[in-house]
Amino acid sequence: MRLDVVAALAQSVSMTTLLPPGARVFVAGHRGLAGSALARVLADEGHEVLTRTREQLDLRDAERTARYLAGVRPDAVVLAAATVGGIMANQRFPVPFLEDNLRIQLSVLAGAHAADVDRLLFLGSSCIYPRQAPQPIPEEALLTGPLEPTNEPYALAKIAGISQVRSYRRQYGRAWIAAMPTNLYGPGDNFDPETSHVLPALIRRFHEAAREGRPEVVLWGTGTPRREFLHSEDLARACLTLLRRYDGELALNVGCGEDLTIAELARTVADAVGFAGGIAWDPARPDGTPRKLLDVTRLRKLGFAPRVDLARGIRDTYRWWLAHPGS
Ligand SMILES: NC(=O)C1=CN([C@@H]2O[C@H](COP(=O)(O)OP(=O)(O)OC[C@H]3O[C@@H](n4cnc5c(N)ncnc54)[C@H](OP(=O)(O)O)[C@@H]3O)[C@@H](O)[C@H]2O)C=CC1
Ligand SMILES: C[C@H]1O[C@H](OP(=O)(O)OP(=O)(O)OC[C@H]2O[C@@H](n3cnc4c(=O)[nH]c(N)nc43)[C@H](O)[C@@H]2O)[C@@H](O)[C@@H](O)C1=O
Repeated sequence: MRLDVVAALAQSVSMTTLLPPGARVFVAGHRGLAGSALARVLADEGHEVLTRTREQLDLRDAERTARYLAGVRPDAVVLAAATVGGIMANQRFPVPFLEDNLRIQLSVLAGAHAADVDRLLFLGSSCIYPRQAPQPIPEEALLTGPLEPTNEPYALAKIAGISQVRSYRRQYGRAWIAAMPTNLYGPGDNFDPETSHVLPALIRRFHEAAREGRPEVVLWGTGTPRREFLHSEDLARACLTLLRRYDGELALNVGCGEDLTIAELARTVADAVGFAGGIAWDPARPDGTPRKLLDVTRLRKLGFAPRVDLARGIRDTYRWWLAHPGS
């Protein structure tokens, strides 16, 4: 048999083994930005998606979570539930960012193991790399230096989650994996001006300024930090690629491979929402990490390429927010 045919067959066998067609997948956090996109993509691919709202099941409750998982016995679990927020939310509420996330991870991972779930994807975050990591950041940079102080509690919780995934792999041979997404955005994001991430915050600030005819918008920090943004739909497709094709210890980076300054992002968002006024900066607000561009070589080798460019993604997110003004 030809070598390329053998390779293609080997790949399709491993895809089928890691996430069989029609596999039943519990998506924890299915109403969130990442979880809602993941639930859509998995359902479109013919998977049965199992969900619980926070009201039905508080994932910090280990006993109830274990009981739920033992009852439904999913083939796979995607953990996209977490206490999440932008730079100010992380600074103001370090306790839930640390404790909620530790508790959710403990409940879901221990519960999944007890229910004999052999495939699991845990979502880390690019902010858990050292503040001064080399750019673009390779996966090997994890735990090689001090963290960014604005999100250290959240980062430590996420690092614990990655270690937990690795530990279950080593001790029990579980095919569990972790991903390290860059800054995400898209329909379903949080647009609260104080707790959100920068992209939805800017959509809202510029939209309101344009509507009220204000000549200037004041943004946080200096505008010089660089960030990489990935649309939630691309994140979901990347996660599906990992679930089908990846089974290793390294938490793999998930990004688009390009970044820009916050000042450049601001101008792009202002144009998309029709704000033509000035932009000023408030250096009393934190800048956070100077740069966090992920090295996505490994993800690309698995066959993933993003589809949504930033300008289109911003327009799409803006349209969604206009249709959901309470978000
Ligand atoms: N947003 C980003 O820029 C990035 C996110 N990530 C990671 O991706 C994952 C998803 O983030 P994202 O989609 O942005 O977050 P969201 O805040 O949009 O969604 C989080 C989800 O988790 C659920 N949840 C939170 N706490 C509990 C709880 N105690 N019990 C049950 N459900 C709970 C929420 O439920 P409810 O809907 O009821 O509130 C919500 O559905 C997280 O692990 C995050 O760390 C990683 C990198 C960047
Ligand atoms: C995903 C990631 O998200 C967080 O890290 P971050 O990337 O620093 O987050 P951010 O999106 O909030 O800000 C990005 C940049 O943008 C600037 N900025 C300007 N004006 C606004 C503004 O109006 N709102 C916000 N939020 N930021 C603003 C802001 O000063 C900063 O320089 C972590 O908490 C971390 O835990 C994490 O996981």
